[in-house]
Amino acid sequence: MTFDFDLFVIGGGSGGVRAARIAASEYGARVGLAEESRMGGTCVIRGCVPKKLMVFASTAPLLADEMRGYGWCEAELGHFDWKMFHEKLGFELTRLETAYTTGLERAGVEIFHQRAKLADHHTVELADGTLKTAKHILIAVGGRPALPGIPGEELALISDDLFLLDELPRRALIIGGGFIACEFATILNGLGTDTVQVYRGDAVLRGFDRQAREMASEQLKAIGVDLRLGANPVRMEKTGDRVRVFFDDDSSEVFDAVFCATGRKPYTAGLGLENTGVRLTENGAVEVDEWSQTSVPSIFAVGDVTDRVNLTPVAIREGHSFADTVFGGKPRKVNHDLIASAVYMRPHELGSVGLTEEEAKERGPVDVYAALFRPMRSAFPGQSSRTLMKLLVDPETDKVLGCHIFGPDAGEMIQLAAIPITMGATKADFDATMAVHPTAAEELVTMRQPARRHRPETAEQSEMA
Ligand SMILES: Cc1cc2nc3c(=O)[nH]c(=O)nc-3n(C[C@H](O)[C@H](O)[C@H](O)COP(=O)(O)OP(=O)(O)OC[C@H]3O[C@@H](n4cnc5c(N)ncnc54)[C@H](O)[C@@H]3O)c2cc1C
Ligand SMILES: NC(=O)c1ccc[n+]([C@@H]2O[C@H](COP(=O)([O-])OP(=O)(O)OC[C@H]3O[C@@H](n4cnc5c(N)ncnc54)[C@H](O)[C@@H]3O)[C@@H](O)[C@H]2O)c1
Repeated sequence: MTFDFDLFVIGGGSGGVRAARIAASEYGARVGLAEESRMGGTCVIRGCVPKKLMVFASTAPLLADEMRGYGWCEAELGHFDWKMFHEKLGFELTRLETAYTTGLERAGVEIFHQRAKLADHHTVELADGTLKTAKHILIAVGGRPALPGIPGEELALISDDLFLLDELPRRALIIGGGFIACEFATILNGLGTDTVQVYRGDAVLRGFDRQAREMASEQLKAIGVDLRLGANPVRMEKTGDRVRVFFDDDSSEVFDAVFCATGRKPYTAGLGLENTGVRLTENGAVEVDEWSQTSVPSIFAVGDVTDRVNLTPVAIREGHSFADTVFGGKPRKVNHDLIASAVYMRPHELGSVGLTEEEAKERGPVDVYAALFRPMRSAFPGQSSRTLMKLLVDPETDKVLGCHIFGPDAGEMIQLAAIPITMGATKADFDATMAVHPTAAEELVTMRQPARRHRPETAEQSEMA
């Protein structure tokens, strides 16, 4: 049987673009790709990139405060011009979108700027009714924000909307305690919005190391976010051009904008999966094996739609490995263990790789090396923010099982710490590394004694001096 393409990719985001480009440019495959919105997907257009630029912009009040402590006694913030920033952001995203499109075109990928769905195991139907056949189909459609399921939630905004605002809200509510909620609370607060964040748990960033979660919760409060833990919105209603939110303690408050950052779900609705027999998991993700192959052999899936680890570098690696395996004759699986990540809060970020202290305790004996200190940079101007560096070490093998950093530029630091940890480094390897002085990161190679030892078999924990 002859096909129009060797590969048809649905979705021009992180995973889809990488797979299409590698299959076409490195392995000479005939590739088609459909994108219903802007090329580049969530990360480039409404995720990592605009978010990080906004985090940079939102740092100004903290910097001014810090610099006053360094002798710039009159350092004051002027006016933040959202319109100027927003226009510039628009140009930058268009530049990136163009670069993604050009990269694909240069690789020989045929792009269809429209929605696509599956018609059968080898056929894709485009929104204009055209049918395209392909030997292999890659589903790379990503995810969409999930709403909390409360009455009136249609009045709320989602993360995509932050990047489209004509003006910044004077008073905003953010619902959630995950990556997006904490980053958005930091951004809005830093840009001058009176920001309330409600989270149902007792510390933000569930799933991260408990000590770091507590520091993150404290930091949000310290920078001025009105963080309310154990709080749940139950209903919303419109009041003029604002939104009244009712909470489970019978209180209610009015906001100019309410953002739901209550998770994301795989975007499989209307994708025609029923025409193929591609199986879904219980959470509605496309079920794949270790090769990203679905229950239908000609159909593969990568990225957020498979709900494995929903991060850009993971989607890219999955897309690349798929292309190497299927078109390059180089079978490559993706290792989903030990994936580092960072939450871009201010002034301190949270960087994390490997097991948390709680997970390590659960797994077996663990020595906890932890340094909690006021870094030189913030101690001098008299700021109270503290940095945490934590290494979790298996006392039997000396292997470093996890690393957690809460501090300035923790995202940059954890990227580097992730290299030796991925290679299987021991605590002795860290200790053998000469420190770079004076840095905050030098603590990672100078922690001599464990702060705690957990020995689960005896349920004993010893606190060291
Ligand atoms: C606010 C926010 C901030 C984030 N920040 C970070 C971060 O700092 N670091 C990080 O690693 N990750 C971050 N992420 C996560 C990251 O963006 C995703 O993990 C990543 O984009 C997933 O890539 P993907 O290829 O699976 O999907 P996507 O990038 O979502 O791409 C899917 C594409 O498919 C298109 N599409 C969907 N259905 C169809 C269809 N039927 N036909 C045609 N096209 C279709 C969509 O329009 C989209 O362009 C963030 C996410 C959000 C929402
Ligand atoms: N810096 C980064 O790498 C980065 C940044 C943003 C997003 N992301 C990726 O995108 C994913 C999605 O981000 P996210 O913040 O939306 O998801 P998340 O899973 O990190 O957080 C969702 C939050 O919403 C809360 N929640 C869920 N349902 C709720 C309900 N009904 N009512 C009240 N609260 C509810 C959860 O308790 C949690 O705090 C992340 O898991 C991550 O993989 C990564």
